Amino acid sequence: MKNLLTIAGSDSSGGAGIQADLKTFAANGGYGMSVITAVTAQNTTGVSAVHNIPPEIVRAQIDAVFNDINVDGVKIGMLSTADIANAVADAMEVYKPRILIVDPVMVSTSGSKLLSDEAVEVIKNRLLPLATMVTPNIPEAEYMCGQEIKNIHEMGQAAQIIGDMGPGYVLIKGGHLKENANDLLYNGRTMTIFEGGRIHTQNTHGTGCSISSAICINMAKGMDAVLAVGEAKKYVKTGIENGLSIGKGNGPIHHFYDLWKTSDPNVEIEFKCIEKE
Ligand SMILES: Nc1ncnc2c1ncn2[C@@H]1O[C@H](COP(=O)(O)OP(=O)(O)OP(=O)(O)O)[C@@H](O)[C@H]1O
Ligand SMILES: Cc1ncc(CO)c(N)n1
Repeated sequence: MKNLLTIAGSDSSGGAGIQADLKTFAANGGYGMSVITAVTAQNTTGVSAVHNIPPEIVRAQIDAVFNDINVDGVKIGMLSTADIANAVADAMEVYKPRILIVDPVMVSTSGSKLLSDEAVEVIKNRLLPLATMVTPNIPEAEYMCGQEIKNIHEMGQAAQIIGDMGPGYVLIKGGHLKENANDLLYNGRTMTIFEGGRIHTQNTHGTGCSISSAICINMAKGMDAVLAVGEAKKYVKTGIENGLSIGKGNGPIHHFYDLWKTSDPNVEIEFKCIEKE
């Protein structure tokens, strides 16, 4: 079993952030560990408060894990402030994980800002050069490269600009496109497009967190980047298709559909209890 670490924010409603990452690791057969950078008071309609964890406590959590346990892959999500981002970068420079997936989380599905502008600079200057892969969505990629993205051609241009910042791979996620959900992977030389039909649902809370965690465990298992992204996209697609209509806003994806094989709460599962003397 692979040991995976997520360094990210907590989502009280359980659909995104640390909670999505741990569910994704578990659903894909991994052992999940977590370093919490911020606690968000959040539900399916938005983020109402954020409490940032002191950078030295973020660093202490990372040290506690790495000093004891072999870490096969790290996924980084919400970093909130430049101080937290610097603390994480300091630690990554020391521990140099073999697989490091950086999801430059800036805004929640519901539209709340989760990262300061100064923290974006730390991600660009310090974390991207260490990253195996960076996984921006379209608004994040636009912010990072300073260009508007309206189609697959402009996704490719943005991937090249972000690729020059130093990561091994850039995956630009197309969940914010209108007509499809195509993602684009760039490795510094070639582009691979993952075609995905758009599923019409509002239950997409946590798609971005989940795909980056699925890529992390897939690459830790030894898959190459193209296979890891393809399998992760299938996993998230199943989760969206069977998304959970809980709450009044964007419900979460179903992280365990393939394990439980039903999202219908009316399906009763029979248990037989055998009592032994
Ligand atoms: N409605 C949809 N139908 C099909 N695939 C989708 C849909 N929405 C998102 N995806 C897929 O989910 C993955 C995550 O993409 P997305 O652009 O939504 O990330 P994100 O904006 O970072 O997510 P989050 O909402 O968690 O912040 C991508 O593979 C994307 O193509
Ligand atoms: C804590 C957290 N991380 C990431 C996201 C991105 O969806 C979110 N909504 N909340």
